Amino acid sequence: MESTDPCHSSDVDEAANFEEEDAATMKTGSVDGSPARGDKHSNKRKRKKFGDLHLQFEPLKLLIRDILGNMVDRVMISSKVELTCSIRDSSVTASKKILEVNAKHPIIAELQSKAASCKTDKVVIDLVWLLFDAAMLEAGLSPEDPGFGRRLHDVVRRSLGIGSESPEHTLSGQRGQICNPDNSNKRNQDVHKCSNAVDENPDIVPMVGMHAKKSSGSDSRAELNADSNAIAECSTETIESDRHGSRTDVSEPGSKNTGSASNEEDNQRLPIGDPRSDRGCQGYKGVSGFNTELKDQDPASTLVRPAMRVLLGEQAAHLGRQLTSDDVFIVPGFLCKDADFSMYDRLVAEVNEAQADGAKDADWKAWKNGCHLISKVSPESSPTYCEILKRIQNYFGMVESSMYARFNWYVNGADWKPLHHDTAAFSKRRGGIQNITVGVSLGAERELVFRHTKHGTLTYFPQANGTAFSFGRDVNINWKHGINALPSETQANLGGRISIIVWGWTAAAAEGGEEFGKDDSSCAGPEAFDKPCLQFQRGKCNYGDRCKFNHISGPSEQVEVQ
Ligand SMILES: O=C(O)CCC(=O)C(=O)O
Ligand SMILES: [Fe+2]
Repeated sequence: MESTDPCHSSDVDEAANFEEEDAATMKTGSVDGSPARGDKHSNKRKRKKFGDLHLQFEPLKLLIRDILGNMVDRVMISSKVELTCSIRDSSVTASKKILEVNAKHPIIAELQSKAASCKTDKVVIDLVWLLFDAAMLEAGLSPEDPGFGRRLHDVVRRSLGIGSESPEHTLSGQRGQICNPDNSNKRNQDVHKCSNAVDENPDIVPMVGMHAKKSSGSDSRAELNADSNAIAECSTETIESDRHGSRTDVSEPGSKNTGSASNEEDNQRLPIGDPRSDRGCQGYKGVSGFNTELKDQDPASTLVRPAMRVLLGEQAAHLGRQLTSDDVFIVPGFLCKDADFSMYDRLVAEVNEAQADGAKDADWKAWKNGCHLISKVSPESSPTYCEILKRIQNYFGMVESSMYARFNWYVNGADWKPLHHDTAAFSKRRGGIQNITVGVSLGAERELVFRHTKHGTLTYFPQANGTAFSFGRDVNINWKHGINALPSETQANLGGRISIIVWGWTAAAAEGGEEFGKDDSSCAGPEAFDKPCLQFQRGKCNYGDRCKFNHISGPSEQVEVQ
């Protein structure tokens, strides 16, 4: 198994390390004619010396690996590091962490002697973590260990001769605690021989490599081989047997939580002493961990409003809840069942009729460069249009006088709507009177697409016949939206779609209270669109009052917005 485990390939690294060092010195040679440092004999001596060092530090290397788990990809014994240990430069950019340990440093030498005698020593575990975190800091990275502060305090307390702050069992017993009374094996004896060893508690199920696994048999090897974190609690002898033994053949058949080297997830173990496995060792029974690495442990990572929150609404007279400005709210079947196209047909017929009757502004106009058509037909010209607006007003609790509607027609699958912000995003005047965009779809199903303005994430919401959607002010500012274009083979199969879009004001989307953790710097605010109108500055803006840019004089740059 050794050859398949990337953690076990450190020998190659040390050889490579030696060779690197060697090659560099060989090239240099000596100006005074003395033999180059890289000659055959000195190479041999170096190799021998390095081999000895390697053997001597093998137990420490194994211990470090077992304590840090998958926080590091490799541990290397090195003579090149200045401090105790460091994260290899190239390994940071390659996103593989190689920890180089300075074999010549007195702290490492002391740690090495402790590693050989006892591995359950909390001091040793804390020191390994602290040295690793110090190396991370040196490399310009943040400490990975969530217990960093606590460990530092404990070390300071110890050095000042002040007792530990927290009960010993919750500090050092989180991982690999060997306390199963059924296991009257050597491991328990070893643990109790150690100073600072964890207390034995028969009620606590040992957390073995994130598995709360209670061994039923007397075969300690089976449990040992199931996870090497448990092995780190044991003698060097047992570690060796794990290193060279097969790990796959000892998992309990059918058990999800037993370790297996063939299971890739098994490598995602929590390291020894990791406070995230507290629960099992606090005495909770039946607590088992998941084989996933938790990196975002900081509550601040979710104590913010999201870029978008998605909610599903129900058919009712009113939406019956408050919405936030980052919500996209979808109501399937808002107007009709998705297989019932009678409303679509009615609407098309009524608008055609209004056009035939010469109703004002009822004719179709191309939107932008003809992506699709719009009609400025007055809702009064079409009873179905009026009915739809009334339903929207009631359901979303919109203030009637604030409502402004658009009638879009996607004649077939070739039509689409380019990504854009609705005007309220960049018009202070509109933004002040519109806090929601609502849309309803009739006809062929198309997708409402959102693309985040900063990170470009695309999110699609299929709009089946009869569906309604709404989104809040921040969604409009932080995302562009549209109806995505389709590949030609899909276009051919699609018929027409009508969407009626309404902008306006609703108390259901009124802000207040819970705007916690809003990171305004991460997204563009309305001020990002607070640009002067170049047309206005040149003397004439056809949009007049409806212009999305500011009518102020003075030269400035105008951003391209849709
Ligand atoms: O057709 C749709 O559903 C979206 C239309 C839209 O975004 C708009 O008219 O501003
Ligand atoms: Fe829009």
